[in-house]
This record gives sequence, structure tokens and C-alpha cells, in this order.
Amino acid sequence: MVFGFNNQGEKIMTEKVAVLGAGSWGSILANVLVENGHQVKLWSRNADQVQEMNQDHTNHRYLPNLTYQAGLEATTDMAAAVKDASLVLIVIPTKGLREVAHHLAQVLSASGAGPVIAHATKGLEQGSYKRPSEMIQEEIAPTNRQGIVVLSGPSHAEDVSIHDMTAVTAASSDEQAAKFVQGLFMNHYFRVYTNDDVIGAEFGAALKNVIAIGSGALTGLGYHDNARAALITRGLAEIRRLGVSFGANPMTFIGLSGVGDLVVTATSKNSRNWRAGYQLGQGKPLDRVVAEMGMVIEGLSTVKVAHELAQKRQVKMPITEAIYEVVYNGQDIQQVLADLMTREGTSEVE
Ligand SMILES: NC(=O)C1=CN([C@@H]2O[C@H](COP(=O)(O)OP(=O)(O)OC[C@H]3O[C@@H](n4cnc5c(N)ncnc54)[C@H](O)[C@@H]3O)[C@@H](O)[C@H]2O)C=CC1
Ligand SMILES: O=C(CO)COP(=O)(O)O
Repeated sequence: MVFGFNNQGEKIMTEKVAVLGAGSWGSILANVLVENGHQVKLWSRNADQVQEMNQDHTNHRYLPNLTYQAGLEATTDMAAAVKDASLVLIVIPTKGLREVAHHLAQVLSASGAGPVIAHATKGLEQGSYKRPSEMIQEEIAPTNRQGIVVLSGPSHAEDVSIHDMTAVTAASSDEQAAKFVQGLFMNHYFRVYTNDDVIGAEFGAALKNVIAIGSGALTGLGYHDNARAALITRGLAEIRRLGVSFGANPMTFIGLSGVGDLVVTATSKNSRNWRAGYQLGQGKPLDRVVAEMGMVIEGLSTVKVAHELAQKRQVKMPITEAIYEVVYNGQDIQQVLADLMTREGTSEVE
């Protein structure tokens, strides 16, 4: 057992943690853990970024105004990052998640280690419709059988970097694993709740990005608060319907990984999904929106998966369908809005 001190000068038990993915979210989560007194290795595939983090303690492409903790060590060597780690936290966009989880499985089977595995990815896999924890489980199953922990909730990296108060959920079928992650992250500005509903946490996380694109588009078109509130509320109804059809607990959708994350993403200029929607609403072509963002816009691919799932499972998701029509079929946003508003009246509770 190794003891150390956190930024508050409190004596704590120090854990070794590997964070895989040094984008905006992975690098700030790693920084929180170092502030909490843990020994953290941050893995990135990009050697220049690793050098910048180790020499200058910056990650200018993602959070240009932040100086990271000097104790945060970056590496391109995944085996070195996960050596002796009690937690491996994967923070990779959905598209690259399976590849990184596969690499992790090889590293873990070579070392024989069995750390707790967590992820903070928000999306669904194209074609297979798998949730992030299902993808990871499939890749690492031969080496690790513990419940994967989903870290999710309303949490923009920009706010965490300035120690704004943040509350998130650690969801897992393995209560001990969820509590372990909770204990590692909790501090005076970062609060973590546990939940056993992995399905609900992951559907809430993935689908809110789609609604955030719609919310940004409304603002870009010049609509105001009533329109946004309607979109968020009816968007949440769709998210809940699809999630519940897969066995999610409906209560999860009124929690941090549901309405909490939906509100922050659908109302914040820090959200890449909201900003993408805003620019689309202002008439910017989609290819320019994507090229100029320089960071992942998960909702643009999730909307395709959600559209296909809604059709397959006969779940009513009219807002998601409308956003799909704009993004994938080039339909006019004003026209899809008019179509949405003039649909036949229905009951709110269904
Ligand atoms: N940025 C934020 O505030 C939050 C992001 N998230 C989620 O976290 C996930 C990661 O997002 P960000 O860090 O914001 O993305 P980002 O676009 O800022 O960075 C992604 C990082 O992953 C790396 N990467 C991508 N594909 C890879 C692959 N195949 N192999 C190795 N590395 C790869 C990139 O090089 C980059 O360093 C997303 O699912 C996002 O929805 C969740 C909560 C907050
Ligand atoms: O998930 C997030 C906040 O909780 C980040 O959202 P964006 O990817 O839209 O920036």
C-alpha cells in the first residue's frame, strides 16, 4: 500500500492509473487524478503531443490555456502506461475505441494483469450498434472479466480545467469497481455518484450528442429559449424510449448521465456537438464544420446508428430522424422543423 498527498495536503492511498487517450477529455481526467495524489500515465499515439506534455506540461491543441500537473507523465508506450495500474481508463472517440481496446487486451494478456477497466467514451459503434462497454468487453474478455465502469455525465473538459463544480456518474454492474472509480476521482470540485445501470448511462451519453446538434442548429437559425426547451424535453423522451427498449432503467435518464448531460451539451458553447449544430444552422457546409472543429463530433456518427436502431426496433424518434435527414440526406433544416411541428398531435406520455 503506497500513501501520498493530494493537492489539498491530505494523506491518501496512492493508486497507479493509466489513461488511454490524450484528447481534451482524457488529458483533463488524467490531470484530476494527479491532483488527487495518484500516479498517472497518459497514453497517446502521438509522439509530439507526448513530448509537449512531458516538457511543457501543455496540450495546446485541446486545452490551450491550461498548464497540467508536473507529475502527469505521458507516453506512447501502452505497455509502460498500464504496467502495475489498478485502473485503466479509456477515453478514445467511439470510432477508435475497439482498436485501442484490442491493443490493451494484447498488453494485458502479455503482463497477466487484471486492472479495473473504465471508459468515458460517448457513442455507439457503426454497423454493430454496440455500446462502448460492449466493445471493450468483447476485446478484453479473455484477459479481464470484471464489470467495466462507465464514467459519464455533464462534464465539459473546459469547466473541469478551471475547477468548476462537476458531478458525474460511475456506472457498473460491479459495485466495487464503480466505488473504486468514485473514490479515485472525488474531490472538492469533482463529485462522483455510482449507478448500476450501464445500459442507461451509455445510451444517455451517446444520444444526447444528437439532440445537442439539433439544439445548436435551432440557435444558429435564430430560435430562442422555448424552442430549445421543447427540443431538450422531447429529445429526452426519445433517448429514454430507445434506452428502455434495450433494458435501461428509466430513472437513469433523469440523472446525471441522462438529463444532466443533455442539458450541458445542448446549451453550452463548449460543446463540439452544439457548435457543429449551430454552424449547420447558420448555413455552413457539413464538411467545413467537421474539418474546422479539429476534435471529435460524436453526434454526427451516432445519429446514423440511432436512426438505424429506431427503425429496427420500431421506436419513435422523430427529432433524431429529422437530424439524420439533415446530416445524411442534406435536407433543409427549416423544412424538417416545419415537418416536425406539423405532425399529427400525440400524447406527451408514451
Ligand atoms: N471533451 C469533453 O469535454 C468530453 C468528452 N467526452 C467523450 O470522450 C471521448 C473522447 O473525446 P475527446 O477527448 O473530447 O476527443 P478529442 O477529439 O479531444 O481527442 C481524441 C483523442 O483520441 C485520440 N484517438 C482517436 N482515435 C484513436 C485511435 N484509433 N487510437 C489512438 N488514439 C486515438 C486522438 O489522437 C486524440 O488525442 C468522446 O467519446 C467524447 O464524447 C466525454 C465527456 C466530456
Ligand atoms: O460530453 C460532453 C460533456 O458532458 C462533451 O460534449 P461535446 O463532445 O459536445 O463537447
